Amino acid sequence: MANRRAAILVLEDGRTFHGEAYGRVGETFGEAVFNTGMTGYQETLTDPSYHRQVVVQTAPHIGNTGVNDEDDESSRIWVAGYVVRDPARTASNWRATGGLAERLDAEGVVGIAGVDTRALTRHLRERGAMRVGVSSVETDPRALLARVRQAPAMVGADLSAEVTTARPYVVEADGTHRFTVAALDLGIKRNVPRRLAARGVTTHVLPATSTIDDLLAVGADAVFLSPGPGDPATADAPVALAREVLTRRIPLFGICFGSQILGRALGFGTYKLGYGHRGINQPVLDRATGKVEVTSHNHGFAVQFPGAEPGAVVPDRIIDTEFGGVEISHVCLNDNVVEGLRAKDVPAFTVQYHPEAAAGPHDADYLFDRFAQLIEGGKQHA
Ligand SMILES: NC(=O)CC[C@H](N)C(=O)O
Repeated sequence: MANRRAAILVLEDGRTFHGEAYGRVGETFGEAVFNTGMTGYQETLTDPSYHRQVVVQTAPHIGNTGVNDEDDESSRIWVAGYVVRDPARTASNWRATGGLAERLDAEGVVGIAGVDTRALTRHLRERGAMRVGVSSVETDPRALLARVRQAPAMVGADLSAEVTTARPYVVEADGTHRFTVAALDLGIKRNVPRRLAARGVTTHVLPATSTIDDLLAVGADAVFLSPGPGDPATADAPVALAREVLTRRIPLFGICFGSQILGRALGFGTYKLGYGHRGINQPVLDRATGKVEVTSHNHGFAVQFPGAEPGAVVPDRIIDTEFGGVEISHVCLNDNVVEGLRAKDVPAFTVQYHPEAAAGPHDADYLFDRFAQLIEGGKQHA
């Protein structure tokens, strides 16, 4: 629950909100982004892709189910700051092991409560994601604004080294082992190896600086490119690695940051969306089946397809690349953003959204089956 100490939130354009300190008392900076999920705040907070972002929750009640020992997507909270409207006064859930405010405080996360987060969201939607400062130690918004304007921007941010695992580790397959996957950890979420394990995949999670030889040394049947924070335009080493994987025709699957990396490896560009997609009810069309999936998203950048402006109608045709034909397999029905890529001539596909989604929805879980089928096919041809 919020404590009674005053706090302020100041956006880069000077818009100011007043509230109360929530979590740790202090001051923090980052990129202000909003998440529209009504559930899943623990997964959001512990998702490494939110590193350096101050997350605004549009849902007014946050913290109702407290925190538990099962839902973390990584070993810590990553958000740079947290903005809520009306935090729960007591946590109530059979799995809860503590309260959210206490956990935020324990992990040093500065937050603010009592903010009209829907008004703030509408502002960000009109003006775009921007830098923000939250402080419960500064009372002068102009002084805080000056510091906001000195904080680093998300464009150009290379953050993989800050979130990747220091050492390789293995997540064993459930039951019978079928395949081995080398996962490049650029900010992986725990639920990815878990979804793979359910398909008989043993995942070797490897540091972001791994080389093609490191991937091959674990006996990888396939490669996974993980989600992660930062600007994909900076991810030159993972892009070069993905190109090696494509050249060797090793089956490849990637999610979110991983999709942007495959896009760049194929010769496409990436660009920053106005305010991004963050929530758990985004409609995505799978063009192969014509089905619409309700999906979980967390991305501020997207792949730019050749010859079209961001937001323009996505081409149906197969696009020629250095690695053969590529189709845009998935599109977001809200704004036509590219949500998936599939190579026709090399065994590679990716999605920009999150099929591993915990707290759901699980419509896109089939993509892990597609990956298993792709690996199976690769083994038959080998
Ligand atoms: N979840 C992710 O992988 C995010 C990818 C990238 N940092 C973006 O914001 O678009």
